[in-house]
Amino acid sequence: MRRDSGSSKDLPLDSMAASAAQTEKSKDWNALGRLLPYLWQYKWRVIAALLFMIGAKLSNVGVPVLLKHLVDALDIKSGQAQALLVVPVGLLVAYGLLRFSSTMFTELRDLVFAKATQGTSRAIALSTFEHLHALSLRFHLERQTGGMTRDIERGVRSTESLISYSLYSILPTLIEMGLVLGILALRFDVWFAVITLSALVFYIFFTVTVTEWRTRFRKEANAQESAAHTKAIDSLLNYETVKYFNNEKFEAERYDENLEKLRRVRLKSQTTLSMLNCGQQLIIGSALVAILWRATQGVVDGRLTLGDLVMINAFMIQLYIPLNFLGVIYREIKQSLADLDRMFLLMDKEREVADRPGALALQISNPPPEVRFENVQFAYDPARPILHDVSFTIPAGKTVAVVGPSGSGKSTLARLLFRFYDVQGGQIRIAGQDIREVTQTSVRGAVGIVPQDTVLFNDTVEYNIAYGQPGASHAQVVAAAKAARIHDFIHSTPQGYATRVGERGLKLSGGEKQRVAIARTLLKNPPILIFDEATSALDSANERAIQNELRSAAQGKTSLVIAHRLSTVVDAHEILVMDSGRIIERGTHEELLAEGGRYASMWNLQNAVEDAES
Ligand SMILES: Nc1ncnc2c1ncn2[C@@H]1O[C@H](COP(=O)(O)OP(=O)(O)OP(=O)(O)O)[C@@H](O)[C@H]1O
Repeated sequence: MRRDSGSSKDLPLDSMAASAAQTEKSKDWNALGRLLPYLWQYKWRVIAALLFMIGAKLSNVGVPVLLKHLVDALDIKSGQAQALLVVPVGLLVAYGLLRFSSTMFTELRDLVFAKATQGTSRAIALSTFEHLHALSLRFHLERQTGGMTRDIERGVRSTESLISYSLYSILPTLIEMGLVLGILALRFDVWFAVITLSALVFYIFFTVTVTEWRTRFRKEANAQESAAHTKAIDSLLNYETVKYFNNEKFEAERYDENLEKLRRVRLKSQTTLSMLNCGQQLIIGSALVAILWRATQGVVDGRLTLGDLVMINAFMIQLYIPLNFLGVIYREIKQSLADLDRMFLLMDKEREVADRPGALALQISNPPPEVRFENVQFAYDPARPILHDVSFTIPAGKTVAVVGPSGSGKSTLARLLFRFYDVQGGQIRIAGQDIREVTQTSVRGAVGIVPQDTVLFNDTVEYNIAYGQPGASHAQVVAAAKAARIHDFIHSTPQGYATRVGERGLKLSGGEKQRVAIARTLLKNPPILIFDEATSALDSANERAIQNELRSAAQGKTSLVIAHRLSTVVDAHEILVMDSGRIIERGTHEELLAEGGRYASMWNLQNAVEDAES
């Protein structure tokens, strides 16, 4: 069968595998290249650690040499035992000193380098965290928390293992190999060096090839582990929903599906590991036998002394031990590079909403500022426009209310004013400045929001309120709580302000959470306020009570109020009625009632329902 060439689909399998391996390699180098600048901040420590390492290896290689002299000094054949009293004492002391200095240099290396390793992984973890916070709301809505946190965790851990494996294992082993090969080649016949070197080359080739082949099982295991973790976290976060639908068994089965896949791929990984280990031992064992055979033959022929035999044997054992770990270390390094690459992938995610180069802070010379939406067009997904040509102005210090059916785009206005997304047409201006032209921090500093669904940090009530103004005093927190009418409730709980609110604030009722959110926004005290159905979780009595507080909080501020219950917005400067992303009516409460349109019928309907309820 003939095929056209050119498309990647038609590439022979070999060349596809080769190009995949090539991509893997360039990814590894890329990850290494990105790690080095972090490490290079500690260049003096790196250099000192390298010097200590060389010292340790020189001492290490010196030990078998001294051992040889010690054995030769015994000169058992001639039976001159008194020589022992003079020469070997010095050798014995030197032997002890060398052993000790090898350990001392190694410890010094670890000591000097620990700060660099820890500092590097800390810096990487911090930049990833900061980057994630800089990513858009869209990224955070789409992310899968469980899998992502695993990627970060593994990435940070891999930084430490990568540094320590290369500096503490690969480099020292290479140095030791070089020294031993040099001594063998210079002092004895070249065969010792040839056998040792060939075994090493063959060992490394075998280890690398088999490990490359095995990596796919490790990768698959990681993917399955992340998937299982993501499912478990998502399922636990939805604890209540699982209970509502009695779906514990369903959740367990879904989780177990992944666990089963994980088990299978881990078994494969274990079997291939055993194959690798056996192959490695075979190579090392054969080389050892060959070397010992040549050495004993040398002693028998009288070319080598007994001391030489002891020294060669000690060299081999010394080389053999770190070599034993080389396979594991190569695997770990490959794995660490893959993990690091996954973490750097997160770092590469583009910021959807970014500050323009040289953007200045928003200037509000005369607070509160005017807020203006001019012909705003917006879509979360280009295929589905949400806002069409929306224009309105909130004059400085006034309140504009937005009402309308669910899904008409009200909360989207709040998200755009907060610049969670950029508009696709038109402009949003605060004090005359387009919010895309100024820094996001300054815009968000000027706007306070009480959102529809409040999520709290898993900490104390005090921490959650003080979050509005980090560093706020207890008295300020209490004042804000009083203003949001939650102080009495907090005070009545056994632990007061130290009460913990549980994950996402689940230990508080919807209304209590909402009032904590109001308190922390009051504490932030920004010149622009957004209330997105801020009192929707409260009952009518509480809503009326807190409405007064909100009204007084909004005094002297520019406010956008998104409301469900129309009675809460009757005194707004202007009321906008939205439907399907368009403003279909606008005016004061009285004007809209007089118009007799959509607002008037919504008003009548709500009044009728309230009358029926009371
Ligand atoms: N992140 C998002 N990605 C895609 N579509 C979204 C996203 N957020 C909201 N939408 C869609 O945009 C539309 C407007 O949503 P918005 O939250 O602004 O409505 P709303 O008027 O505030 O509704 P409600 O009164 O129920 O809160 C809805 O149809 C919603 O499905």
